[in-house]
Amino acid sequence: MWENFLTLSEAPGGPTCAVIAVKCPHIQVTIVDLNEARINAWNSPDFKLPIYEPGLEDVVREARGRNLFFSTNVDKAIEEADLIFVSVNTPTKKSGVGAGSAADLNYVERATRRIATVANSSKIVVEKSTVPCRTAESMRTILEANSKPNCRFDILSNPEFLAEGTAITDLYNPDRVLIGSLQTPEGKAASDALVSVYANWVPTERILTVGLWSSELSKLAANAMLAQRISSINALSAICEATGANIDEVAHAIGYDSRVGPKFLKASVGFGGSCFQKDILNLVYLSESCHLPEVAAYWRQVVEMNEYQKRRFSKRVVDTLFNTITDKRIAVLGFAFKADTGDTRESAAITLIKDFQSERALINVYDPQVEHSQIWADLQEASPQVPLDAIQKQVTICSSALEACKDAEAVVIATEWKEFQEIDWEAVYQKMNKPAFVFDGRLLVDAEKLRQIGFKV
Ligand SMILES: NC(=O)c1ccc[n+]([C@@H]2O[C@H](COP(=O)([O-])OP(=O)(O)OC[C@H]3O[C@@H](n4cnc5c(N)ncnc54)[C@H](O)[C@@H]3O)[C@@H](O)[C@H]2O)c1
Ligand SMILES: O=c1ccn([C@@H]2O[C@H](COP(=O)(O)OP(=O)(O)O[C@H]3O[C@H](CO)[C@@H](O)[C@H](O)[C@H]3O)[C@@H](O)[C@H]2O)c(=O)[nH]1
Repeated sequence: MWENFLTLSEAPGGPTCAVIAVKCPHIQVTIVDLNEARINAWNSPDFKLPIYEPGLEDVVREARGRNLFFSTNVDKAIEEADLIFVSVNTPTKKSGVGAGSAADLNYVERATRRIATVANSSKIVVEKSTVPCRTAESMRTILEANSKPNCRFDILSNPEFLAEGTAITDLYNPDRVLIGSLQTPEGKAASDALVSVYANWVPTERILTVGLWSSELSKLAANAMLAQRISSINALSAICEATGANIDEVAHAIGYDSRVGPKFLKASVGFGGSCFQKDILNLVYLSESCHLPEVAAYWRQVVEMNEYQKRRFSKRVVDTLFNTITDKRIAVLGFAFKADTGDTRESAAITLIKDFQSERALINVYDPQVEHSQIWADLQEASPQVPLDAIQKQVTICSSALEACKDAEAVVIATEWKEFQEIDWEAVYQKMNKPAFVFDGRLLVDAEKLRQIGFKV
């Protein structure tokens, strides 16, 4: 059995492989990244880790220095490893063929070439990154064309299904682990070997083994189906607002059907995060490449509905505040794309604040986890033509929800942080201009209770 694992990069490689280290003390796990600052953070004596994830610190505290190591020495780790997880980023391409929808596989290819160049012994290479269908074939071609004699590579697909904010509980107790391999004796043997690692803590009936292409496509499909539920419920929320029906009641009624189920039916200001939009667009591009324009249009609509929902929300704020928010102060509570993470990628808050900026409003923003520098970087990226000092004249970052609400005309809840449920709303009401409005983009607070205080919700 192997002794050495290596994971190239961070999320999801970091949390996943840290959990493997905890659950498999007989395996040495090394997490490498080209980014020195991130590796230094993983190694920091006070456990100031590069990502905020509940429970992650305990996992790292248990295994770091025992059988879990973090390093920037990629080549040494490749040489020593028996199995390598490639967990590098696969963002949407910004230019060239497929710009705006295809996945940028440059990082995967570079990592693969490095493995081929450096490896002096046979290895199992595992695609952990989310990739288009048949990427494993390209990886094999690159590895075989560049490897040394006597080195053989078996390639597996093992997509990650953890969600940010619940990564550690998801990893400890996954709905399923999916492993794809070539259906050859060698491919199946490599798959069995990875199964035996997860079997240290995952019940074997939850470890699914399938063909490589099914595994790759299942990851894109799972995210597309999850995001589709959110866009469906958000589309229904527009009908609710037009008719007086209540979207929470509708979702509750639909979700009671055991064929539908209650999860992932929370209407919101729109889904964010680094995965949903990217992976659906990836599926759209794949459909177009397969000459399936109707299929591509179907999935694209999930993303378009999400954009519509964000625009609809901003417009509702402006319309309700008597058709103008110029020089009015808006408190935006939450900047992360969801609760329990400091991640802001594709966060709905960025779009809302940009919309409010273009209406010349003054914006106070508060988030309990997101670094101030990250907020400025995101707002600058969203409005590259506006100088940062002009953005900073319109936007103020506050250190508490109460401070953000002072002298505001409206509160916008953009992230479902639990602490926003527990705010002293009486005190908020006293500090705000009247009439005081609340726009709950996450259906988080008790609207009736707020109305009794005097808010217009
Ligand atoms: N973030 C999640 O919760 C999550 C969940 C499931 C799947 N995924 C998938 O995992 C992949 C990575 O996730 P992410 O976007 O969160 O990543 P990320 O951008 O946070 O991290 C990627 C890291 O890879 C490093 N890297 C790039 N090339 C490298 C190389 N050749 N050698 C070593 N390190 C290298 C970068 O320095 C960076 O730190 C993506 O395909 C994503 O779709 C992510
Ligand atoms: O009913 C819901 C559920 C979620 N959201 C929003 O949807 C986004 C994504 O949430 P979630 O899926 O919980 O977080 P991610 O970390 O993006 O996880 C998704 O993307 C990962 C990366 O591919 C996958 O591994 C996970 O299985 C998949 O859930 C967030 O903005 C949520 O606020 C809603 O608006 N309504």
